[in-house]
Order: sequence, then C-alpha cells, then structure tokens
Amino acid sequence: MKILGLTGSIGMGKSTVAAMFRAEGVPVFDADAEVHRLQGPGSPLLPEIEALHPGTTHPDRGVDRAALRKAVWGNDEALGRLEHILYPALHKVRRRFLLRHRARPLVVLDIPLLFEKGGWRKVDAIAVVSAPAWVQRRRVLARPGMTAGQLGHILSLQTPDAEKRRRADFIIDTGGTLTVTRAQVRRVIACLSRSGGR
Ligand SMILES: CC(C)(COP(=O)(O)OP(=O)(O)OC[C@H]1O[C@@H](n2cnc3c(N)ncnc32)[C@H](O)[C@@H]1O)[C@@H](O)C(=O)NCCC(=O)NCCS
Ligand SMILES: Nc1ncnc2c1ncn2[C@@H]1O[C@H](COP(=O)(O)OP(=O)(O)OP(=O)(O)O)[C@@H](O)[C@H]1O
Repeated sequence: MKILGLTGSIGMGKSTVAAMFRAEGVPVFDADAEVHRLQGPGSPLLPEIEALHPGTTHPDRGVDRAALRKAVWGNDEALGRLEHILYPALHKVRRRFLLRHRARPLVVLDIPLLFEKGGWRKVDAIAVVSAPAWVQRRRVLARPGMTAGQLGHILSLQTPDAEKRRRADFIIDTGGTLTVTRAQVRRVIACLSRSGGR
C-alpha cells in the first residue's frame, strides 16, 4: 500500500481536492473531520478539554468551536495543550484507518498540518494543494466571520506555501477550473499506481 499525504494551507482547496480523490475510489483519511468528531457530542475527550478551558464544551453539543478558538488562537501554550489532548486519539484513529485499508494500493491522508506536526515522515509521497496567494486570500476572507487579522495569524502558524511546494512530490494547482484540478488528481493517482512513489 502506498500512502499519499495531502496537505495545503488555509483556503487552498484541499477539501475539494480530497473529495476528488474519494470520487476516484481512493480511501481518504480526513484529519480535520476526525478532530471534529473527537470534539463532538459524546467524545471521551470533552472532560479534559473542559478542564483545560472551562466553558468551551457542552455535554450534548460537544466543543463550542468559537469559544475554543478564542481560548487558543494567539496563545501558543494553550493551543499546544489542546493539541496534546487531541493528537494521541487522532493517531489512534489514523492507525485504524491504515489497517482497515491495508489491502488497497493507494490511500490518502488528508492532514492540514502534515509538515508542521511531523506527519510527512510517515508517508510515501506528498501532494500539496496550492493556488496563488490572492486567490487564497479572496476565498478565506469570503468566509463569514473571517478577518484579515485572523487570516494573518493562522498563516503565521502554518508552514509557508512556498516551502510546502518546495517539499512536495506533487503540486495540485487549484487556481484554475475544477476540471483542470480533477485532471491533476487523476495524474497523481496514475503516477502512484505505476511507480514506487518517491
Ligand atoms: C482551535 C479550533 C477549535 C478552531 O476551530 P475552527 O473551526 O474555528 O477552525 P478550523 O479548525 O477550521 O481551523 C482554521 C485554520 O487553522 C488551522 N489550524 C487549526 N489548528 C491548528 C493548529 N493547531 N496549528 C496551526 N494551524 C491550525 C487549520 O488547518 C485551518 O487552516 C480548532 O482548529 C482546533 O481544535 N485545533 C486544534 C486541533 C488541530 O490541530 N487541528 C488541525 C487539523 S488536524
Ligand atoms: N480548481 C479548484 N480546485 C479546488 N477548489 C476550487 C477550485 N476553484 C474554485 N475552488 C473553490 O475554492 C474553495 C476552496 O475551499 P476548500 O474548503 O476546498 O479549501 P481548504 O483548503 O480545504 O480550506 P481550509 O484549509 O481552510 O479548510 C471552494 O469553495 C472551491 O469550490
């Protein structure tokens, strides 16, 4: 089985590209969705998160993301402690995903922080989803509640796009049409099905 790590900075179109891999029949592990589940109703992690940041969880509704965002954005130590609660559980579900699909020729790990958190070491190849900075900025600022200040802060926490591109085995460009992007996704799949990755 070959493991492709899929990553990209905020608003680069990673979720859209991950959906394209899925549509081509490739199993995709969605780290962000798993984090949402681990913060959702009934998660055994809720008491720990509540103890760390009182008032950010509700037993029936799970984590209040707006409240948790306020508690951790701009406070690196608080964010680090939150990650410390979430990541061991996240790694466990990722291991289970890989086991479940071990007979498949190719799987994708969609991990927004693949470079930042060391996940790049455990994949066979890396695909970076990228678009010009102005396209990224336009997409992100169109989201309700997002400000230029918040975008600047999030970008400061992430490995710069230029460095991601430099370290990529494949760059998937999302600055054009969805059809052009889909063709690139198909090329990556064909390439990894043919060769030994990197
Ligand atoms: C702080 C939280 C509650 C804010 O949630 P919210 O829905 O407002 O934002 P969202 O999760 O969509 O993140 C917005 C952007 O910030 C980036 N981001 C999220 N967490 C981190 C982090 N720990 N370090 C750097 N960037 C981050 C995301 O990749 C995305 O580009 C949430 O991001 C969180 O719980 N983060 C810690 C877990 C984590 O590291 N998740 C990353 C995805 S695996
Ligand atoms: N060629 C393209 N490829 C991918 N997305 C595109 C393309 N053209 C336009 N878009 C649009 O750009 C937006 C990208 O958002 P998406 O949620 O996929 O980004 P993301 O990188 O997952 O964001 P985040 O990291 O913030 O979660 C979507 O609304 C998508 O429809």
